[in-house]
Amino acid sequence: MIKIENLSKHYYTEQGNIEAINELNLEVSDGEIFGIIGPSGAGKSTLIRMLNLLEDPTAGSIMVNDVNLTDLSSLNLRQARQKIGMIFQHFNLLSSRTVLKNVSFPLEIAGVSKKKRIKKAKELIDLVGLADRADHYPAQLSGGQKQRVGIARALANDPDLLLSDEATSSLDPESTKSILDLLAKIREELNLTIILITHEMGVIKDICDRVAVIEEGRIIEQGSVLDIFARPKTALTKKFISAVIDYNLPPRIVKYVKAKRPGELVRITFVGEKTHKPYISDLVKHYSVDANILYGNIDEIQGVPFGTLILDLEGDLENVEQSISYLQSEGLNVEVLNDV
Ligand SMILES: Nc1ncnc2c1ncn2[C@@H]1O[C@H](COP(=O)(O)OP(=O)(O)OP(=O)(O)O)[C@@H](O)[C@H]1O
Repeated sequence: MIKIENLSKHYYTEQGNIEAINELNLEVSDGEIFGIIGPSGAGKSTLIRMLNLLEDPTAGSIMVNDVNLTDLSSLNLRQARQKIGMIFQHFNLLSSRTVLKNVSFPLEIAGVSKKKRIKKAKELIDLVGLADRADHYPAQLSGGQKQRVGIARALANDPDLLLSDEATSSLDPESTKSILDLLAKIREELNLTIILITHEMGVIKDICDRVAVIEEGRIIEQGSVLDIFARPKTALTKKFISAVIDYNLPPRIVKYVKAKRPGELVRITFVGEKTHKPYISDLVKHYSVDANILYGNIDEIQGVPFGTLILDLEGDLENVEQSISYLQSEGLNVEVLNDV
């Protein structure tokens, strides 16, 4: 378990005091993949770098498995760090070393014998699917392959926690997907906890269990990925989600909506088993309301169906209002599109 309490980082510069992280609190459970998303300058890198004390906090504590990292002597901190792996946007591989030697490098530093470290490095190279590239140099690898090496290297000391600093930001979509699949696989196989920072909601959607949205050094919203997608509260979260799930109505629908009386057009967000219930036929049968589907999409988050529908509800205003209440009472997120 990782418990961050009242964590702050202030940079004192000639231009003034920059409050990069402000009294931030966060808990991450063992085996979780936890995403932290925020815009540029929100404090993501500062936060993740503090989690292994690459950056010293100005105040607050970081407990990893009941050990407060900020209290450790430098020797104990070095040992604690071995149990925290990290992968980077630009891979940070040693260009003069082969894949095998890059992966075995942390073991060399930890004083592991040559035989043992070669055995371990080979196992990890196998795990990340690069068995046929062990003798290649980084320059001979694609971006996705370099990140696989970065992941294997980060796992060399059998960490409990893996930190990922924008690990897929410089990869194409296909390599991004294969790296995210690999992270999900190693979480399962090694029961790792993964904390990742990203500015891409697609990454959060694809592999995270929970997410925190960070702005100006503070968490403005957090929860399970499904909840955050289904019920985003802040404008920033909605903006991130709209990059993945298109909430923006096509112009022809905006025009149509504007011409309608308010209250007759609704956006419904469905999650999970709710997608299987016949709500629309219920409206027609029990509320004498015609429901015309104008727009919609259905996706999947963590294997759970998730979707939005925009309905044009036609009928007496009273019936329309009752049908909206019915949908809400069924736990659906219903938004009346008065203002598009
Ligand atoms: N070493 C430093 N000295 C002074 N200010 C810094 C330093 N590092 C970061 N900052 C400032 O702290 C704030 C947070 O920066 P940080 O790099 O953590 O944000 P970020 O969310 O990771 O941004 P990006 O997505 O652009 O990398 C910014 O205002 C940044 O300018």
